[in-house]
Amino acid sequence: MVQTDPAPAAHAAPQDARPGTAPRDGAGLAVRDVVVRYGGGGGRGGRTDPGTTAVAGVTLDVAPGEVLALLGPSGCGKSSLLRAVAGLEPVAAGSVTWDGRDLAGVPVHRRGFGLMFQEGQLFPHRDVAGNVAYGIAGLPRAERDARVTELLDVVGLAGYGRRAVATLSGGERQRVALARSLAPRPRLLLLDEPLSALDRGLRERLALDLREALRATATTAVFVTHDHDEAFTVADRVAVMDAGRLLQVAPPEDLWRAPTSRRVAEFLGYQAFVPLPDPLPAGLPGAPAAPDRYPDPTDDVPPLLAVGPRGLRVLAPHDGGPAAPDAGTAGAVWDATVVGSVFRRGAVEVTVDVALPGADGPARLVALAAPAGSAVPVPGGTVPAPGERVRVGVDPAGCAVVRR
Ligand SMILES: Nc1ncnc2c1ncn2[C@@H]1O[C@H](COP(=O)(O)OP(=O)(O)OP(=O)(O)O)[C@@H](O)[C@H]1O
Repeated sequence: MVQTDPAPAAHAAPQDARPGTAPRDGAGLAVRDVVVRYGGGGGRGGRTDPGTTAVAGVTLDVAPGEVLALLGPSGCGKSSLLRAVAGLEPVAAGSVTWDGRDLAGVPVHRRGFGLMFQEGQLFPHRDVAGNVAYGIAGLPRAERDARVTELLDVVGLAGYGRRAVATLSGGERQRVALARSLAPRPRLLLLDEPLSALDRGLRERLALDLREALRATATTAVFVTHDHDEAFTVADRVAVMDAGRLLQVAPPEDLWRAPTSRRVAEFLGYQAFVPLPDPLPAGLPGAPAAPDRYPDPTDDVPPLLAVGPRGLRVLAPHDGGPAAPDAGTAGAVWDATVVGSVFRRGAVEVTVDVALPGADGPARLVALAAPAGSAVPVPGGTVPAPGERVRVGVDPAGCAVVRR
């Protein structure tokens, strides 16, 4: 792999109030109020079939050099939006522009965009170099060869040029497909779940490599995925979609720290939601970080504490004693019963049943058996046993405050 360029400035750009748009000068991709529909029209008996609205009015900008991930559950409209940008799907309403020029009526092959899909669909009769060179056949030979060599290096396949594609692993094939789509220097690369056919470990490695390759070539890209880890690894900004709409667009850290709704937080893997009293208890996230969101005078219901996958700690000593006097939501210390524990990713994760305030029954959550900031995995030197009563406390660093 080659050195990566520094992250583009768009990474740190402050957010515009309108989801999806960032401050910019009109360069790059602008999607405005785009609607994509399938089917529809006249039905039997004079009834009108409304069809399916896959994208229900999306507004989004991608600045030159920026990598944007479209993240959302299956069927939320990610691919439809990507296909509309590519020109593969007609836009029922709204507009797609590049550098201010409306692309309505511009066919796929004249948009200057590259496409890469889940299955790279390499040409089996060409070797690796022949596949990479496919889109740059018009270049003089020396230039073409140099570009192929450069790109094989970028995707970590230096020296693979003469290999037959049938001899490649799944991950190597996707690397070749990436090199092929980068070769013509597309002004925008559209990637639809390019890693989802690969197994988990390979996906994680390739996501990092994909990020490096896009940075190294300063490629502007829109990357569709349903995996938040992948989106966070690859993208400068992540656009969360649900039911055809954009819920939130933000750099990964901001999205994680301050999801704007419960739906976004759920989709990012936050494990529990607890009603918070007004005012917000000191020490919990949200109050100083997002004073505009909490308390919101227009909300007539209190916000929720979203407990992240590592937002709970087993408190030491876990002696089974009663919870602290400030137990409950405000103190964010709760009684729990241990279900089991496992050592994962450098920490002991204890599964606990917790009686959360305001909940009907116990919630099964994961708490780390280590005090915040400690490298020692187990408080008190032992892992609490199944059935043991413990107290768990909220680690503000692993939680967020969200609207219902
Ligand atoms: N060609 C089509 N004809 C009719 N409906 C379609 C068509 N393509 C997609 N849809 C519908 O549009 C909605 C959005 O689909 P889309 O493929 O864009 O979602 P997605 O978020 O990319 O999903 P996935 O992650 O499963 O690929 C879904 O309800 C889907 O069934």
